[in-house]
Amino acid sequence: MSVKIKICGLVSAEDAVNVSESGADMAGMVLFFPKSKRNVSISQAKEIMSALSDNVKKYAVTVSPDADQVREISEAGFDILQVHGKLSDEAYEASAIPIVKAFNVTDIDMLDKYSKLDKVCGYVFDAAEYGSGKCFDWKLLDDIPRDGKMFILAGGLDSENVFDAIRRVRPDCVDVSSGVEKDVGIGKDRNKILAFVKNARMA
Ligand SMILES: O=C(O)c1ccccc1NCC(=O)[C@H](O)[C@H](O)COP(=O)(O)O
Repeated sequence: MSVKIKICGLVSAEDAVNVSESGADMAGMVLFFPKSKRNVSISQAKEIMSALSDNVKKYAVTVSPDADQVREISEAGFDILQVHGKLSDEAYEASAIPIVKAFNVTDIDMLDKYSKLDKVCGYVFDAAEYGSGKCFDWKLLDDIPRDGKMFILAGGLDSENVFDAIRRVRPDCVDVSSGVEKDVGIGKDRNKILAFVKNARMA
């Protein structure tokens, strides 16, 4: 089966149209994390989602969300909750949608804990700093068991390295933000998205 493609950090309806037209499979929006230049409000996220094709899965990207935030996300029309940092028991219980747990290098050894949770449908393996555009050592993923949950590779991917990344790591999905951006937080570049999707599909 061909690798899925996720474009993360959308900030506008224009980004959504470019992602939909590229044939990418998933799109992510950063929520409840004002430190990020890509952070959007729930109402902005709803506008962005309404400009996405129905067949693009919509991810709410969060850092240690609380239960109220998770409820708001579940009710806003997202398909998947992506959690970096801590996933509290309350947040887990509050989620009405499947969860993808993100790991930022130093916490990869916690994977075992999440593999047992029914609502956790996959993992994102990302660099140490959220959305930094930096790669990490893919050797760290060599011993991660494939347990049937979605295995998503992120962190510093772009059109130049995505082909090698897929051949080397064999993920179910590749995830990119900085590598297809005009500049941090100001939106995605249509041509960079198209080049990324083309090179990922060739792998
Ligand atoms: O992008 C952010 O600012 C961000 C903020 C809070 C949590 C996660 C965030 N980004 C995660 C991602 O967008 C992805 O995992 C991503 O595709 C990897 O980012 P990049 O290295 O920039 O491609």
